[in-house]
Amino acid sequence: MTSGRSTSVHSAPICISPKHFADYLSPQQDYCLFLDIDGTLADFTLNPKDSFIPTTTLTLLEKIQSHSVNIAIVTGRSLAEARQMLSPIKLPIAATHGLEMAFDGISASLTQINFAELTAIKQAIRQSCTPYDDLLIEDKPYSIALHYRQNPALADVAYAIMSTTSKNHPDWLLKQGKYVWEIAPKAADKGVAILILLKQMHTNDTLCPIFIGDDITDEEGFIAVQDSKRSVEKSHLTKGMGIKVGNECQQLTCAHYYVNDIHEVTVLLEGFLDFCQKRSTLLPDLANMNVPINVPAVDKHTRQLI
Ligand SMILES: O=P(O)(O)OC[C@H]1O[C@H](O[C@H]2O[C@H](CO)[C@@H](O)[C@H](O)[C@H]2O)[C@H](O)[C@@H](O)[C@@H]1O
Repeated sequence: MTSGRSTSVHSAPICISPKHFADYLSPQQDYCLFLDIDGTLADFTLNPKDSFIPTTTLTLLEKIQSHSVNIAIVTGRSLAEARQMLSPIKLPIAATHGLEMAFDGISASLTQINFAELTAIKQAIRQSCTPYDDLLIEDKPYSIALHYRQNPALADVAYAIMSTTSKNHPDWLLKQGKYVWEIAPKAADKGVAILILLKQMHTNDTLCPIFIGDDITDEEGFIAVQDSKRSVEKSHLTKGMGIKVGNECQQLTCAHYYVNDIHEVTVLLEGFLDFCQKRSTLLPDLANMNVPINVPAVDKHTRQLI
């Protein structure tokens, strides 16, 4: 794990049939969604500047929001890029892996950034990349990423450049992503960002967080939502659901669930909207029934739904 935090890897996650996502949910339970962007809401492109979130997906998120479901974005993108990709809809965002936070009209940073050091890191990387036209530098306000998707044969070169540079800067961390290495301040942690956002949206102690993401940096988020013992200023959370996109390395994720690809994320979100719509019509009846709150129970050993 890139954060250095110890993360217990569970046995294989359970495959969610996205069309039947409602089967994993309970009408008596309040949910909130945390969503990653690249590889989750937006398909991959060679150049990060060409990526976009389909309008249909943005519309879907708006419809889910209209059912009073809190949605927040937790992304490695910079805040400016995340906002641009989400436009015209406005959502709370934890950008640059949680370093840049924006919610309720407030913008905040998880940590003090040493910009002089960041400039030195950027200069060193630019210099080392001069011989390699196929390496793409993504210059972000709080970090720097080096992409090798255009030429995967340069994976080792990219790693060598980034690891050598990061070793000279102990307060900065080397983060691995899909065809990318990034150097960011150590405080960058999607799990911490999710817990902060959750605290902002918390209306009661039983809100069940669902986090969907596809990359190594999303593991911190899966741990944050799934660990009911983690607390934000003594407010204990209902155990949530971590959903990994992609099943290429099932054994290497902490997420309890997975869907196969971005298309299945859309189907799952459609299923979630359907669940919200049905629940809206059911709620008056449920309120009178005093039904116990239910979250999907999973056998610790077999990882099957109980
Ligand atoms: O946390 P995320 O929202 O998943 O962002 C992670 C990184 O996503 C972007 O890079 C990835 O997508 C690019 C565009 O499809 C692709 O070219 C690259 O190979 C992927 O790693 C973004 O450029 C990074 O800044 C994010 O950290």
